[in-house]
Amino acid sequence: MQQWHEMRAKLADDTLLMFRLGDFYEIFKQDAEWGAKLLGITLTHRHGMPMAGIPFHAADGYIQKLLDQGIKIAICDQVETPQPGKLVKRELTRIITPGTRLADTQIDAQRNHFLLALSLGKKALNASWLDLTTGEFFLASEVKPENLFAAFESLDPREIIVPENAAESWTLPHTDQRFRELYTHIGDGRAISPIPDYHFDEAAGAQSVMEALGVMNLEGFGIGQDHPALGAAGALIHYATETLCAKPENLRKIREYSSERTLLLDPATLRNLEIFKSAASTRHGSLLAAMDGCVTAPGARLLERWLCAPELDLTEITRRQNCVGEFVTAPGLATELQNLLKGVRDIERILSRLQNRMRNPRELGGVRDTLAALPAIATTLLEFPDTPVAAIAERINDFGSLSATLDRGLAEELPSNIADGGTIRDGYDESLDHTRSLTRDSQKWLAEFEQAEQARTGIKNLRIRYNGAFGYFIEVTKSNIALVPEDYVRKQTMKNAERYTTDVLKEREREILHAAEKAIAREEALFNGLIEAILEHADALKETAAAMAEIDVFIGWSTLAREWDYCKPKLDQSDKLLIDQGRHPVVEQMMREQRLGLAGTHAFVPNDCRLSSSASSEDAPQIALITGPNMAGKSTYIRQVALIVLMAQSGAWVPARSCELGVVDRIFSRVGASDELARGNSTFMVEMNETANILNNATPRSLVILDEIGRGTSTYDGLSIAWAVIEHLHPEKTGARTLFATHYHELTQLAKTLARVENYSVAVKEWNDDIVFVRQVIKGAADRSYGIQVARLAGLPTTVIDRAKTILERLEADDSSHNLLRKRMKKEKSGSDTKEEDDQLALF
Ligand SMILES: Nc1ncnc2c1ncn2[C@@H]1O[C@H](COP(=O)(O)OP(=O)(O)OP(=O)(O)O)[C@@H](O)[C@H]1O
Repeated sequence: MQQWHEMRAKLADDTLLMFRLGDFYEIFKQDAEWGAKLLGITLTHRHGMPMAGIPFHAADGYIQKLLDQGIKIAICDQVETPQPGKLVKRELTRIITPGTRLADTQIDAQRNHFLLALSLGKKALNASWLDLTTGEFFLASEVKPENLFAAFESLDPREIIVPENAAESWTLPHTDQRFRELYTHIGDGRAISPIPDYHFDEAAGAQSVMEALGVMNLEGFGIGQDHPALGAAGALIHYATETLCAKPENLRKIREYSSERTLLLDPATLRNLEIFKSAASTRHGSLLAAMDGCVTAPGARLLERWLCAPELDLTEITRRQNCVGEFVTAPGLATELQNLLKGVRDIERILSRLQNRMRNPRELGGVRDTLAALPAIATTLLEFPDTPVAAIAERINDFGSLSATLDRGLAEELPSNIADGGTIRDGYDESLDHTRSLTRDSQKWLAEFEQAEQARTGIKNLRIRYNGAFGYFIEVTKSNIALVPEDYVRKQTMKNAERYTTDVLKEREREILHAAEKAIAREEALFNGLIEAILEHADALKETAAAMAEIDVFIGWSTLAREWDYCKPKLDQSDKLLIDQGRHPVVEQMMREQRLGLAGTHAFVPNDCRLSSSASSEDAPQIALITGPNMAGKSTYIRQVALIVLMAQSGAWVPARSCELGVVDRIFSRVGASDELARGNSTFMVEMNETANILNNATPRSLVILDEIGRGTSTYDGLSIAWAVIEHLHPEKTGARTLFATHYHELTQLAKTLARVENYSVAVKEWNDDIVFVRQVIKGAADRSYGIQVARLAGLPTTVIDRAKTILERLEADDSSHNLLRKRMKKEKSGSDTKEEDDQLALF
């Protein structure tokens, strides 16, 4: 227990110590009481001390369960082969936290696992984030914290490191309200780990970052030694070192993130547009799922990274589009390549584990299989000469000699643990072959010895057995004890048997154990040699893996483009957004899924969109105001435009016949319901918060989509707010390209006074007293809401529908200013107007 006490004393109270004892991880004392409850396992007592055990081979599942509950776990392992009768050496080998887990069973293959560190400077928010499973490492400092929080939302960090003193104060009222809200939001449901403030020191941080990267300065990465976020980066290195119980070995570069270099998606927009998760919080139904045709985990992760930070750089966007184009025009080769990629393993993550001392022979098998697949991939890529695909092919390196070494060295079937033996192939190393033959001879000798002793003693069920504590012994059942010869020396008494040894057996035991130990030690040395050989090529392997991930994404996108008839959008620096026959990428796919099961459901109806910030392009207003009945398709339409822009700037092709797009700097949205209610904000408050954010931050290069602004309050308040919002979004010369869907038909009057506003509506056909949705966006305002007809379609009782109709008629006859506007619209249709109504209108 002394070993346990020493280790426990080094750990924080919130960390649970799992202590390896033979085939179990044992948990003792206060950890046992706590752990047994969290894991639902039996708590036992030995000499009054609480303890609970987890079988070593099933530990992964339990660790996962603890991590899911936000618990940190310290693993204490046996670091030498147990010898009968000798205390095994044990060491703390790692602390697993939600942000520092590495084992493939504990991480999501398709997603990054970022650990984020935050600190608040005098003028800016400083941040750094690191994915230990891949070695990606970033830092950033921003005066406007909201820009960074927008990025964090997409990064979806698994754990956040903050300075101890800040952890509490950032949630208290004296902290800037906006920052407090953003911090509380990003922390919600995530593990927050406070560490002493001095670990955030900038100068010390610069030093530890340089050490971790193995460089003399950071200039090569374009980062000054005095970058204010180096304190946060240093805190990450410190935390990673503590939890890995060693320096992270897989960090090679650090990059500066700037919100100005990517299309920013604020947290509300990420949620509203269902980019990574659907409204029901599932992957199915999200844009990510609709665009994911990847066959490898690194491809899926790259896709997610590209979608959370769409590009502003036209050269990069064009490169990606052209790569997709190459595969669109060569579908046969694309399928061939895709099949080859299926044989490739997650090299990036395997390398991270190997570099951080998680060495499993099967991972080496993964590298071997991947290297074996590379020549065929490289040869197929030669079919794309002088194209951007060929440039990717150049990043796939040749590992011929490493591949041959691994083939020669590794056995066909590999164990998951080097100590189990059988990792190294026979014939690779003479000395190992020799030791192994000794072990094999010994097994034969033991079988013969057993037979000889059975014959000598006349005990037919005499057995030679082995266990870790007592080594080899002869086991005789109690009923045969009288036949035991004198030279047998008793070793242990069991309930039904006695265990003995003899001088001959003892001598042989020494030889066998020595040979087995020697064989394992030799295998381990050879295994480490193979790992070193792999790690010598770590950078080239990473580059190759990154190139293959790109190919995977591009092939997936090309399949999508062919199957769904997407077009290659034209991007430039203009202020246009012209979409011909656009469709919603997710709804379109969902409709086909449903159609397969539900005969008669219609296909998705495409629609155009024409916008420009200056309204200089023909027929392209800055603000399109969209009216139309409930259920007509307004929300779907405005979302599809935003999604098409996002897809286009990620470099993908888009669901449209054609698309011309002047690059967008930010997409803002205020649509649909929100999940903020649980956080104590009312629907209207959330709506206004999001609207305020848009009005304060939208630039003439932004795209703004607004759905039913003002709906959450009384009609007049809502209408007035919506009216003023449009006026604000319509400044003197240019403004953000805006789609504004509304039920306030009164707003359509704005097109008369604001030059860059145009009315559109989603058409419906009337059929007797029913309506038929045609889902077509046409020019001009809608004149009615058809709310009552839609309510009937939804199954409201006839008595309610009839009563509603009567009330509506009475309201329409009522002479309120609200209805004056309505009347005015009607009159305008018939060409007349009155002064009295104009006076009323001026109120708005
Ligand atoms: N272009 C389209 N083609 C086919 N179906 C569509 C199209 N647009 C929308 N739909 C379908 O119509 C339904 C209603 O669309 P949506 O929610 O966009 O209407 P809305 O006008 O915003 O309604 P409300 O005003 O009541 O919120 C959606 O479930 C969608 O599946």
